[in-house]
Amino acid sequence: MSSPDPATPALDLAARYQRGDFLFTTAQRALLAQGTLRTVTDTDPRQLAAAIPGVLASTGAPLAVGVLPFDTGPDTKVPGHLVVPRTVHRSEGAPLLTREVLPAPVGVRAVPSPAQHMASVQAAVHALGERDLRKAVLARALDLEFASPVPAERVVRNLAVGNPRHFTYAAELPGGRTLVGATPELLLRRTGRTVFSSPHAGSMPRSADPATDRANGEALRTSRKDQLEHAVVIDYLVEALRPFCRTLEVPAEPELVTTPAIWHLRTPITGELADPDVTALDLAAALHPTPAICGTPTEGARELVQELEPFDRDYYAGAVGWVDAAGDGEWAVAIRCAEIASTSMRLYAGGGIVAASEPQVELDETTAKFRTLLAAMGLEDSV
Ligand SMILES: C=C(O[C@@H]1C=C(C(=O)O)C=C[C@H]1O)C(=O)O
Repeated sequence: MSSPDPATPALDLAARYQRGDFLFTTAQRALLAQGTLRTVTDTDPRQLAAAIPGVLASTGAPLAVGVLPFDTGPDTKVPGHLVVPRTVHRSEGAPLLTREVLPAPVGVRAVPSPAQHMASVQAAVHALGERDLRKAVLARALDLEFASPVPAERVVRNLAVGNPRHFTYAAELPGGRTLVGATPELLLRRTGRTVFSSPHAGSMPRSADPATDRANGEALRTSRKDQLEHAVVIDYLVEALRPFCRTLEVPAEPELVTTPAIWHLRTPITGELADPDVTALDLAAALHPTPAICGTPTEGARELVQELEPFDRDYYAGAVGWVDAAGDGEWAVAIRCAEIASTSMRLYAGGGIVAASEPQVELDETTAKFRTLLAAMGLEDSV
């Protein structure tokens, strides 16, 4: 059933990924899950988490994989979607793949238009003051249309090649769609009693020019606006983790980190679980949605996001990962991603809005965040 396969380099498992499988990989460590013994869905992530140990015990399967949607509020219609796979391959190793060429789109459409996104940022800044919110995360989408079905396998492999330090993922969604992405952000990892979270919040675009690139990083490190955007995420996570943890280690200052497309502020948080029966999925259900992808306070921010964004996020800005029979697991924040449906593909990118946010800067930040997917498509410079 489970084949621990330490000799297989992680990106070999990415090479074996076929649409319909679940993949969760960095260059060092990969999980490829194939086939379906059982599908478990629930719009309440806490109930979903509570159901999984029993399902794993009754099937004898080692783990479950899947996605939580962005909206896990009481009125949501989008379910958390977990699969107990037939076969699980895990591996450790080094990158082996090379980039592959993908077909060019026949149509590209921004939803909303860039001008409308900037107007929404302005409206969000106004609403924060009116409604006493500290932060709301606004996203926009890019719809790509192709002449033939999108080769999800090749998109995923290119994401894995281009983002070896991050989590490249692919998961089936209800309705035959596929979520693919490469995220730097780990909502949490549970290993025995140890819980680890690495929230990212505060962003600046990378630049091909080394001097501009360094200047962008320095500007991020010293930006009061980004420190605030980051602090609300850390405050939220500490408060959300504290009831579960005997100890919590939280560095006083965020660190500056990069993806190939973006500079970020990140704070690694480590805790020791008080109750070892709390699983990785229980914790994901309790922590999601953090202010990194929703805002704060959560309810008010979610309402504002739903008012201002002209689409449902579905699984964008949800969580993607796995939980095993011992309760260990990893759940990453499902950003830098796209939903593939046959010949079309919807890319998403968002950014935190606080009182000091400027529409053009926020638009540019989302443009830079699209680069993770666009680079994997070979479209970095043409869209
Ligand atoms: C919402 C996204 O990213 C999130 C928002 C960030 C920000 O506002 O600075 C940073 C990292 C992510 O938590 C996205 O990539 O779509």
